[in-house]
Amino acid sequence: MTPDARPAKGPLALSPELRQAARRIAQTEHLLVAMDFDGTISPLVDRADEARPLPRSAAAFAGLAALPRTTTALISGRALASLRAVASPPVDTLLIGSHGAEAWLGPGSAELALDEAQRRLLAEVRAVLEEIVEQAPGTLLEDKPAGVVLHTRLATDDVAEDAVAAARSVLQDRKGVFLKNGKRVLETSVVNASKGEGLTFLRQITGATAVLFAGDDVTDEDALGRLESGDVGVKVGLDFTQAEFRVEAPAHVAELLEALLQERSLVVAEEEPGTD
Ligand SMILES: O=P(O)(O)OC[C@H]1O[C@H](O[C@H]2O[C@H](CO)[C@@H](O)[C@H](O)[C@H]2O)[C@H](O)[C@@H](O)[C@@H]1O
Repeated sequence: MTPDARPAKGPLALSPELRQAARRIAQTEHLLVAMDFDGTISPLVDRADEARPLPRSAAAFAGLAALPRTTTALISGRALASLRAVASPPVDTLLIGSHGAEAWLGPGSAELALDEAQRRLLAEVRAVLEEIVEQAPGTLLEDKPAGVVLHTRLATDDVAEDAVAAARSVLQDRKGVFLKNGKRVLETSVVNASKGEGLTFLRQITGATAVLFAGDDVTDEDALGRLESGDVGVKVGLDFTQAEFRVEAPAHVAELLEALLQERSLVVAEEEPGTD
């Protein structure tokens, strides 16, 4: 078990302020519950394909997805295929993948298509990273439709730092290549996108009247920065954030989703007598 996967220490209770915010947002006309995946719904683990949602989070998220006037979404850095494989999202959950470069909004959604120049550039980026990984024990690559991730979680700190520095020095000024820092990863992409754009897009297409977003990583700040008055933003972990609320670990996210499910169920049951 990695340190990030350990159960949170101390009581799991949400702060009274966050509980109150969940109660308030549950009253909104159309609620969008948008969640980051790794480090938020799922604890961080050493191997990306072994990440899974906490069962309590998955159950509460599925409960929310089944409610009227409530849309669930995942906004992830993962490729859509990888996100589906590890998250097994409820069937109607909207998906933003590759940090906003990919979107699944239902059957028939357009797939991300790169042009010839982007495909060539992506191959070049991969070749650069392959060479680095060969020299850096414990590092590995993850492919996405528009990018490649350099993972360093299984490398020593020195090796990880050198590998990321080497990749940055070659790629950071390369036109058309976009880099993002993540937790023990350097993300590369040939498409410029962000979770902020993803969140704004989801708000528009769902007509949501309020949004709850939670995320743990620096890339989630793009989404947190797009929240508006009446929305609820939650940072998972102790790093710097612009979010109004903070919880310590994914186990607290489960508790938040359960609280929201309870409140929202009461609201929709009152207004729509047929709903449990
Ligand atoms: O936006 P997210 O859903 O949080 O995805 C961000 C990246 O998550 C994955 O990497 C992170 O989680 C791995 C599994 O827990 C961990 O091993 C790695 O160190 C983390 O950075 C995923 O592999 C990336 O593609 C995502 O962009």
